Amino acid sequence: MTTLRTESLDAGAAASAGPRVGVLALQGDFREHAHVLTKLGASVSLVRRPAELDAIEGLVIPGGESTVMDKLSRAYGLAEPLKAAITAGLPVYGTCAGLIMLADSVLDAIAGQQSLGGLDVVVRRNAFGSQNQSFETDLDVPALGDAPVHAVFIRGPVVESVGPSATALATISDGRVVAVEQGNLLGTSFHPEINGEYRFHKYFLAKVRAAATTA
Ligand SMILES: NC(=O)CC[C@H](N)C(=O)O
Repeated sequence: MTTLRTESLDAGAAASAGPRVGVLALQGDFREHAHVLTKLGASVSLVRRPAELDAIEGLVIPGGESTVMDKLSRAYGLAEPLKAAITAGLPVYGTCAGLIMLADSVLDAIAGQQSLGGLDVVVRRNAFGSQNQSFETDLDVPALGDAPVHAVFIRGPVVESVGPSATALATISDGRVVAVEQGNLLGTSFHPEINGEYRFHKYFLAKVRAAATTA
């Protein structure tokens, strides 16, 4: 088993010279994302404070609980700087709760819940049922090549509608959208970070590299 050394990540002391990618570490499975990104050569740091956004070229918002991430991001003064960074073009990849945070509109939100926005989509929280209705399935994702993507759904959201600025990347067998992109933003209803499916992270790192070279 590989042990992730979050202490060194906290200190921003990643050894690699790859793209500098932050993982929002307020709540949720940020360690799993940090592990995947580190394996792919990114220079990973955990983000909990606004100033930590200055040092990164891309950000991952993990799975977890969007209601909690929303509350903590506002309590820590991160929500507004995050919105500004997204508007300024920071590449951001959100999985599950992270996709909810990136959606312009959220259905079945709790009272007062806010998202950061950026993705021109409407998502519905918990669209596939409760934790014990979690499931795995293979998805065609043409943007990632011919081999199917094995996708793990855990209380995930569905993308109920995709606005004109966003593009669907994958649908499940009943035709509902579960992966989207829009410029530098990427979102999936499922969790590639937990099952060794690295292609979404690679796809995201390509966005980060491209944005860094044009900045
Ligand atoms: N696995 C997940 O990230 C679940 C998301 C959760 N249902 C939410 O609303 O935030």
